[in-house]
Amino acid sequence: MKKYDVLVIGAGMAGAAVARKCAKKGLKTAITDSRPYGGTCALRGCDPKKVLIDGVSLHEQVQLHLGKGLTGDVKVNWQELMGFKETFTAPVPENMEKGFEKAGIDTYHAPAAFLDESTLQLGEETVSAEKIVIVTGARPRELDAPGAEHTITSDDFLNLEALPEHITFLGGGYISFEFAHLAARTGSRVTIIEHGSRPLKHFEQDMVDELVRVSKEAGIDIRLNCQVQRITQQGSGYEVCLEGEAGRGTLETGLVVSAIGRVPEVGQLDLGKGNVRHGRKGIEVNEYLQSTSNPRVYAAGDVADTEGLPLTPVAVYEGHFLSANLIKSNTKKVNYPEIPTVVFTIPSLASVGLTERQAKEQGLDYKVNTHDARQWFNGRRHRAHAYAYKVLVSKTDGSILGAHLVGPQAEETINVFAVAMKAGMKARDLKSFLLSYPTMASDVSYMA
Ligand SMILES: Cc1cc2nc3c(=O)[nH]c(=O)nc-3n(C[C@H](O)[C@H](O)[C@H](O)COP(=O)(O)OP(=O)(O)OC[C@H]3O[C@@H](n4cnc5c(N)ncnc54)[C@H](O)[C@@H]3O)c2cc1C
Ligand SMILES: NC(=O)c1ccc[n+]([C@@H]2O[C@H](COP(=O)([O-])OP(=O)(O)OC[C@H]3O[C@@H](n4cnc5c(N)ncnc54)[C@H](O)[C@@H]3O)[C@@H](O)[C@H]2O)c1
Repeated sequence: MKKYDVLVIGAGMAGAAVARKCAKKGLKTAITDSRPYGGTCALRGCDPKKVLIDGVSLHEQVQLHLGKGLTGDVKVNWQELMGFKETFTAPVPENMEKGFEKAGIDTYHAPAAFLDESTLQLGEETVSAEKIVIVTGARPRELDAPGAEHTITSDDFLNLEALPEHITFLGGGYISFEFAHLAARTGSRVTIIEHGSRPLKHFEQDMVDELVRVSKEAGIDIRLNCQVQRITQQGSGYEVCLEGEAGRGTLETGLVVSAIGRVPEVGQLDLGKGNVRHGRKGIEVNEYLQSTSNPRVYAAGDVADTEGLPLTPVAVYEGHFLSANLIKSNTKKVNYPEIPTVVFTIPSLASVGLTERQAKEQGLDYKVNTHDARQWFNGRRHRAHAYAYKVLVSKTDGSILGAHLVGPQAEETINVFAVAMKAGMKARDLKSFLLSYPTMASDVSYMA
């Protein structure tokens, strides 16, 4: 039986960060994954999604500038766009594996399952390790309704060879909004079904209202307070039975994509045998990202029950803390700066820090700077259908409590706020930056 100092389970963003760091420190390290190396972000999430969104976004920009200096007929070719996307995803597994081998990391391609607190089955092989790192990510939550087997997941959507005439997305969260914008701009009719009263409920709702308005203008039908009763196959498509505020109804659709959230991926691990405690939100860890029940085990990223949002930069960030604690036995308590997050719609919705609701709940004394900026120079030159912001500033000490944007390149501008907040700057400091002009970021000084 092979023995390692560290066995990393999951070759995604968090796993790669941990394995490389441990090997660099001279620890005998192995990594395993049940799927091709690369994880969700590089193969089935952020990266392929962004390549597709960038393509249709450019198309949208051209459409908005027709008669304003641009002319001609530009179309989105889904097959070609998917081919371009593949040029990013296809090389990832091999490149990653080569990188691990170069770093002296042993590589396995098998699901890991605990046999006892320090021994694991990796397919045909049994290995033991001093420290075991669980970074197995998350998987789509399963729909609990008859006909759920007819739905596809975000993984499947990102591999579609063609888009049908009508697509239904279940869930009014990140994935549905991003994919709905992609599909609507590619020519499909789109419906989003959300069972709650608000979509994207963790975002600043005034900004979400703006996004909902432009989504509807793009032809996206958004149904709130709406429950899926049943899905049945009808020829080459599906019939979705719904119950909503207007009573019962049916929807004929070519495809149903279920994006109703993601749950920690612990299914194959046999955590009981490893004495690894876990709950609904994932593996229970202490402030050092160490299992609360088996001290050999550490966890990070989407599978770990931490304060960090299930996002790529957070998985990598936690991976660095985890490695430090594993190498120097629990010296770095994980703490999080404000975490920026973006919904990559067209235009994007971006947020960092507290929403107004959270500021109120915390009893903070704050002022709100908010404006519809479509008529600003940057809004006009982008021919923006939405460009708005809401910034919360503490009345007590002038600090920036939260910043929320919707509009062109909001995904870039939000990083200026994130850096300023991490650096502890006051709102007035943003006004004293010298920022290159004319850029979207230069508007920050008017927002603070
Ligand atoms: C469609 C989509 C779009 C997204 N877009 C963004 C975005 O734009 N920005 C952003 O910040 N985040 C985005 N995310 C979230 C982001 O992808 C995740 O937060 C991130 O990938 C988590 O990294 P991780 O290392 O924890 O897990 P993962 O990257 O999921 O890696 C886990 C790995 O563990 C493997 N594994 C699971 N179980 C086992 C087992 N028993 N044995 C062996 N291997 C196992 C899996 O195969 C996988 O490769 C998106 C997610 C999705 C689904
Ligand atoms: N741009 C990004 O950073 C990005 C993009 C995609 C995914 N992600 C990550 O992946 C996670 C999962 O994304 P997601 O979009 O699947 O989840 P989500 O948590 O963003 O949204 C899920 C939505 O589905 C609704 N819902 C739940 N059950 C339902 C049901 N039965 N019928 C109808 N609606 C239902 C919820 O109320 C919620 O609004 C995100 O939380 C995020 O962490 C991030």
